[in-house]
Amino acid sequence: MELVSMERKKFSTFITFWRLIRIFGSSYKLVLIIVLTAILAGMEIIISYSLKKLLDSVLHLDYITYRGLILLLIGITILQMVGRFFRTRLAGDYAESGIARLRNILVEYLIHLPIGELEKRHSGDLISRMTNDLNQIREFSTQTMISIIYQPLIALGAFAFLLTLNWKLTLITSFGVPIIFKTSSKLSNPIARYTKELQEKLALVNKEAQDAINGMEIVRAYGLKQVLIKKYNQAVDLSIRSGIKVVKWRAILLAISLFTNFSPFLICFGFGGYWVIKGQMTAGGLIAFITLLNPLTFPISQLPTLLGELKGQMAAAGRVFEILDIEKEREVGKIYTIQKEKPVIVFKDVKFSYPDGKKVLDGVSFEIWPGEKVALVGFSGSGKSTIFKLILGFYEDFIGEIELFGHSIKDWNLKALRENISLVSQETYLFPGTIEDNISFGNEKADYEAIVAAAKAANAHDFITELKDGYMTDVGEFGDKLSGGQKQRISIARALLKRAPLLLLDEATSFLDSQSEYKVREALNNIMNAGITSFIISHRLSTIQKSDRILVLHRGRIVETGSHSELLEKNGIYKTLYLHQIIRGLELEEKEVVM
Ligand SMILES: Nc1ncnc2c1ncn2[C@@H]1O[C@H](COP(=O)(O)OP(=O)(O)OP(=O)(O)O)[C@@H](O)[C@H]1O
Repeated sequence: MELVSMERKKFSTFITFWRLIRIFGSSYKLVLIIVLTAILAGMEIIISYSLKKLLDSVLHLDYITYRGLILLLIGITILQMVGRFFRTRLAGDYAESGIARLRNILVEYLIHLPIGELEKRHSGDLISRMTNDLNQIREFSTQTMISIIYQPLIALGAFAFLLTLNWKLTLITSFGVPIIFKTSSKLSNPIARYTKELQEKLALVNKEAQDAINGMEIVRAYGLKQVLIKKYNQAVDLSIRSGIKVVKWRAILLAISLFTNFSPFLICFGFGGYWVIKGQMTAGGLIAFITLLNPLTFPISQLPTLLGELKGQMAAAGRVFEILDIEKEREVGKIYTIQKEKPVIVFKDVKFSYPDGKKVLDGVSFEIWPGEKVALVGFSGSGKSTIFKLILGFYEDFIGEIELFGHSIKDWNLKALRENISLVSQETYLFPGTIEDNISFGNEKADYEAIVAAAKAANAHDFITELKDGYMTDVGEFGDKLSGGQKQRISIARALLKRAPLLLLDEATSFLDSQSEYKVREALNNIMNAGITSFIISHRLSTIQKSDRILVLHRGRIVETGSHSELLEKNGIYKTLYLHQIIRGLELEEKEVVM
């Protein structure tokens, strides 16, 4: 196993390269780019050869050959210009469409990742992989990829041609190439390592910036600007340090490049000059050889830098593939029709721990029947939201049995299951877009009348129509342009529009002003009275009293069940919750509310 992973590591640059090429697809474009590059490399060789011949013709005062060669060089230069134009366009096209394809795959992948996997990562890190790391891939596909095709082709062409001129001198001059290749390859490994480190540090910078922006209000209110700036600067410092390491190794490879550019000439002069002195070679032959040496030495001199860039870019691409290597959320499963006579939710001795090992549920059992309104209460952190996450199939590695609408959740197709569930979560998330868009996410087929009806039932219609653009009002990022109560009512409208047979409602813990509180409460009453099964994480006595049953979650188990008065009489956990204000007895009389 270890051996396999070592082998994988050894070939990681090649494997990542291959995976990229497969994602980029359009193999005909790639073939065209390679063919064009080969033709351009061939032209480069012809130009070098013609220059040598041109020199000969000048020395021999051969005007006809001279004129012919000048015309040939002009023709080839024009062809080269045209060829380069098409190759650059084609390569750009190939790179941009490849990057777009990769970005689409990534977004599609992120949407299908299990929630547990997303919760493990900071969104700043994910965004960094989709921006900074993708930029490295863009550099690879627009520049490095062309060079790694072009340079070796020129070198090979020049090598073959030089062999025909003087095979001995060619072999001696090229003797160092494998050593240069091996050394450069070894020296470029740290670049891969430090580029990966740099990309990770840039992700950290992204994360700190994102945290600062998201928490801007708290930052200002608590005077945390300096703390955040310090954290941000620390992240920037770390990224600079990694960046300097990358630059240092690049500089080393650049220095080697200069040496590798010069050394073949030195070798050539050393041996060739000696042979000329000994009369084993003509001076003209040596000059011709040296003229044609450049197309061989230049690609060799580029090798160290090129390998460094390639490995660095592949390391960044590797970070993108780390996301694509995570197993997607299960897509298989049966699509059942809902049977009214079966319980909607059944938990049988469910035990669950989060991936970090935190044990939350320790044998939870309960049943909820169609049409019931059940409240779930418990201390903060007792696992109420975790139960919702399990019902929605966000985590599947629990022990025990969870049945929804009469079937084990593990048999359900998760997408089909979720179509039968409406969720109003504690933190109301609104997408950037209009109010109408945000409500219609509940049911994209719903027409305008249905959207308005849902908004009316959610007590949102009046405030929406008072806005300048009504239903077309842009809610801003995270719905920032609306108040907490307004956002909640829009999310309730969204849930009502969905008309799913099961409603999961996580009642917000935050206090709203009395008017908003009243309006939200009324909206909740409407939703609870809509005849659907509702399971509500509740903190308000008003909601609890309207429920048919209360489940009390404590230390990972349902410890009490009954109505408000029954549970108070029991003098148990529920009463403690009530006395600790976890259940807020705050009752608003309608007359108190200024309408
Ligand atoms: N993704 C997670 N990874 C690890 N632990 C988690 C995760 N989500 C929640 N927890 C932990 O699991 C426990 C139960 O959390 P949960 O959110 O279910 O509680 P809750 O009863 O809904 O709390 P509250 O009433 O405050 O919303 C808590 O101790 C919490 O720290």
